[in-house]
Amino acid sequence: SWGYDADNGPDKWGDHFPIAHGPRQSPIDVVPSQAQYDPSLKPLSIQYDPATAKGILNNGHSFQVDFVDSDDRSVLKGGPISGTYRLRQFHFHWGSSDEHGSEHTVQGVKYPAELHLVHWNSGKYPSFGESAAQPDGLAVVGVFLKIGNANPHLQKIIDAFDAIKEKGKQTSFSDFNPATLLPGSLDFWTYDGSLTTPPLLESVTWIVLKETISVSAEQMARFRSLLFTGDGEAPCHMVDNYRPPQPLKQRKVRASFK
Ligand SMILES: O=C(Nc1cc(S(=O)(=O)[N+](=O)[O-])cc([N+](=O)[O-])c1O)Nc1c(F)c(F)c(F)c(F)c1F
Ligand SMILES: [Zn+2]
Repeated sequence: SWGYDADNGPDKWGDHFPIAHGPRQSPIDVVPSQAQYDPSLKPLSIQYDPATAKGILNNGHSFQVDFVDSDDRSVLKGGPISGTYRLRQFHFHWGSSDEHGSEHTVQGVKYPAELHLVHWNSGKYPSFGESAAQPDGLAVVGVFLKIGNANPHLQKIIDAFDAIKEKGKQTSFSDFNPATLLPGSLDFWTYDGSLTTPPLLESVTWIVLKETISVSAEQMARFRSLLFTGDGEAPCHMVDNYRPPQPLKQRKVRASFK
């Protein structure tokens, strides 16, 4: 199945998922000078309840922290979206070195990692699966990680890695507020896009934050200690699990700030 190797990676995804060549694929290279400031964009409203954190899973492509999404305790509102979107999970994409690893780039600048907080339109659709098939079904907040001081909020996640080293392993993960992973400013760029992993569904309103959060080089090394592979397989380190930027085509990127 799909992955990030030469034989099953992003250049091959179109074989099984033809939407890979579609009109609104993600990620993209954000060119700040080409982004239009839109004064009608509302401030982002992000309210997460730490009690909704459920578990952490190595899914073979990344690791994800899953949330209880059967009620509106952890929601995203405002910005470019209408109504209420519920937090489903967050995960990261990262590189084999600190020089690359993010999915979105900013005028060609690559970051060592990128956090994705995945939300679905619970105001309009009955389930995540339903939402994921709709053009306004999902909203993903992207946050760039930059090498600097160790991030104490990331450390709680990193401390769980020993329990999820191999594909398919999961463990409970509770009392965690993902808002602690957000930068001080919620200024953002936004555009209509897609999932960046198969099924590459074109159902995502992307909200990419301009400000980065810090991660230390040692913390990044811990991300790279995870494995793509499962128990009993020849171990392969989980690195370079990012899709490169895709053509912008007929899209405009809007900015929430001047
Ligand atoms: O739940 C999903 N989470 C998810 C998204 C991305 S993403 O990079 O595509 N993204 O949007 O941030 C990356 C990873 N990851 O672990 O790397 C993920 O685990 N994906 C997903 C799915 F698997 C489906 F089968 C589906 F029908 C659907 F609608 C989905 F949205
Ligand atoms: Zn992602």
